[in-house]
Amino acid sequence: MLEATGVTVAFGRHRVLDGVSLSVRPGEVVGLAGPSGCGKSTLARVLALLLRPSAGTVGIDGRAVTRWRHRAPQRTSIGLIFQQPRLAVDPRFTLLDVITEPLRAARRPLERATRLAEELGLTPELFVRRPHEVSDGQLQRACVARALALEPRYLICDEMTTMLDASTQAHLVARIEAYRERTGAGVLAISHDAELLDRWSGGNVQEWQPRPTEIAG
Ligand SMILES: Nc1ncnc2c1ncn2[C@@H]1O[C@H](COP(=O)(O)OP(=O)(O)OP(=O)(O)O)[C@@H](O)[C@H]1O
Repeated sequence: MLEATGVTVAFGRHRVLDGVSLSVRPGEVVGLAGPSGCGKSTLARVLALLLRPSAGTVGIDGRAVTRWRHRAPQRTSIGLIFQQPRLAVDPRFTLLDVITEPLRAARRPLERATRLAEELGLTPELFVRRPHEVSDGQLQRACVARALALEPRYLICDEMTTMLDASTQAHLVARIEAYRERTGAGVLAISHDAELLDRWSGGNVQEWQPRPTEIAG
């Protein structure tokens, strides 16, 4: 299980998350909805071990996380797909470089990347293009392939399809569902699209309310 318990995050005097708990079991899809600014992406970053909370704990399959960011040995257990792929990739990389990045970092064979790219609907002529030479949908397909490259136990999809057309959205969700069914991975799907979340998670949706808290003093 991927589990946040009592997580608190503050930026300066603005407490964005205040003792939040959320869990995702293996094989489960959990939807997370809520208005802009209520802290969904902040929780996504905590659960992906990119941001250390000021209080609370994160556990992955029963092991408490004690190290964060690049020092976290458990970080390859979590795949994170961001809302804006252009902010999530190195602009100098080709699409194939984007997909192979985690494999290279983990010193794993790179062959898998080509198959993943094809499964995500990328044709070979796109492999050598750079982000400014492809559409948002094509770039997001590469980012989904990158997130799946190390076969994470949990996937966090943070507004993954917000800026994409309906058919690209349906294709990406179907690929992630196929991955979940094959591997038993757990999925946290964050979106403003209540209908999408409801369909994807079978009604397993948490609806957050904004709770902005200024820290006194
Ligand atoms: N690094 C940061 N420094 C300062 N404030 C931040 C930082 N990251 C996020 N915030 C603030 O934290 C709050 C929550 O942001 P977050 O991105 O988690 O919200 P969200 O619910 O994902 O919103 P959206 O649905 O618009 O993506 C916002 O007020 C945001 O401005």
